[in-house]
Amino acid sequence: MSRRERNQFVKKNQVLELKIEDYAFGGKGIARIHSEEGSFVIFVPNTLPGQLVKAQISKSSKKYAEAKLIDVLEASQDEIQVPYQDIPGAPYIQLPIELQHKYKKESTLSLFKKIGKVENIDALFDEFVTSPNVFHYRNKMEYGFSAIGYDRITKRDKDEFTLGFKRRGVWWMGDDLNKDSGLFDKQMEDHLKNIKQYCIETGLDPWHGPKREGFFRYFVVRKSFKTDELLCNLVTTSPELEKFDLNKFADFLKDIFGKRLAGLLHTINDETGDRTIATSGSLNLVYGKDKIVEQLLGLDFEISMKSFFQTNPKCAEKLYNKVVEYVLEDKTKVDNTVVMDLFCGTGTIGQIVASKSKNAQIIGVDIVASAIEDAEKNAKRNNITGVQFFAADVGKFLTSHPEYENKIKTIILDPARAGIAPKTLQKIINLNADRMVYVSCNPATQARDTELLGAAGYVIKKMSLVDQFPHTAHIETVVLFEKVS
Ligand SMILES: C[S@@+](CC[C@H](N)C(=O)[O-])C[C@H]1O[C@@H](n2cnc3c(N)ncnc32)[C@H](O)[C@@H]1O
Repeated sequence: MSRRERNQFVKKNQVLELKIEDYAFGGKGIARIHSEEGSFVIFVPNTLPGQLVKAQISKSSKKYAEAKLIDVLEASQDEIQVPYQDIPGAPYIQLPIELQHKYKKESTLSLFKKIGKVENIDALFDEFVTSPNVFHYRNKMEYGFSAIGYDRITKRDKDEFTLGFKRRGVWWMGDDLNKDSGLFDKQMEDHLKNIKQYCIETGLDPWHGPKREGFFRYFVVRKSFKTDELLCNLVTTSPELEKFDLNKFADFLKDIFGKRLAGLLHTINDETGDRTIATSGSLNLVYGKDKIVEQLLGLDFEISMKSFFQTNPKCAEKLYNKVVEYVLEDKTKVDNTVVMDLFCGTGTIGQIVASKSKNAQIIGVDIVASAIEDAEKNAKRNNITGVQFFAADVGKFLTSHPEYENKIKTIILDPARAGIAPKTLQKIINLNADRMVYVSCNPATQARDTELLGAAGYVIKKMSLVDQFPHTAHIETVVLFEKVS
């Protein structure tokens, strides 16, 4: 780093005690070092206003620094006791939900002002949609096995068979989940320690990250809120598979969960990379069925282990209601027209719009072929006509279908976290639609796109926030853009 870029306050790797004063978008606590020349900002992810923390500087520039949380030395006065095990996936579970909503709203709107250059965003704000279930809202969890655990007394790693989550920021260290985390299914999580014990007694090893070896890798569970069933997937490597009796493991799970166990799948995953996806590899059905059915807004959706599905289905209903409310606000721009549902996943939004409009033709596009197959099956299952799905990259699809330019009045967009590639966004703008309903799970990329859309004449008419993931920093936005010039 050049001298000019340095600051006089902190150095990289320095460990210091910081009082968290504020909250920035994405779950970063803000600490400040005050001096006569003003205050210097240090962002500390996963911390709360009011906490005193020990943190290590990970990045330091002239204007601000970032630090990694080492320990919380003093709790914030806002924190409350909850009967759940603390996990990295729920860093704000001790903060009352109303305060979580306040921080999420303020930090997201400020992002639209700073990055999206929308000064009057407060006036355009429509609704903060809350999750119907504040706890136990998730329908999927991926638990990892690890041969390295964490000793809470010495605060160091130790050789140990663990089943739970990775420790925050340490890819090779596991931490047991010994009871309900408050996010997923209580019965499953209260029994995870028994599932771990069963696996220990087989004498087979859990995955050792640094050595890249071991038998047990992941235990993935999907839940249906409609049927209350659980679909499990045990992921292992192959070399010692003959020593593990999969049917006996299925019997063990049946004894615990009874009729709730819809099925057990087994995945062989011999990839040795650090970042393997829990469900990659070859999948076989051991017991029961390989799919569960979930219901959203009265429509049934069949979900397999690998397909994308909204993680908080009860809240997804409220999200979809908001999207459909914005789409149908002006029915003249939907009925008897072609509506595009870009980045459509399993086609849920398009199907709901089709079922609530007159003679609208819905075109859904998603890059994942299996999601499109599910979309087609689900449309059939729900007797929905007027929908057409394409497995393609949105940018390529629009290049090969110029006939839609100037023919579309409403576009629905729901891209993945990375947002929309600028070239693809330009092709979407070229369609020259009257309006776009843009759903985003990453308002930072959406705020960036807002500036580009603004340059093309699209202004925000209204925006809502949906708290799909309580106790995390995530927030979903639904924004209605209209073309003014
Ligand atoms: C947030 S999900 C959409 C969810 C969907 N609207 C639903 O409610 O089920 C984002 C989707 O974008 C898709 N995707 C990512 N990049 C893409 C691309 N370049 N072209 C088309 N689809 C893409 C992903 O496969 C994923 O299904």
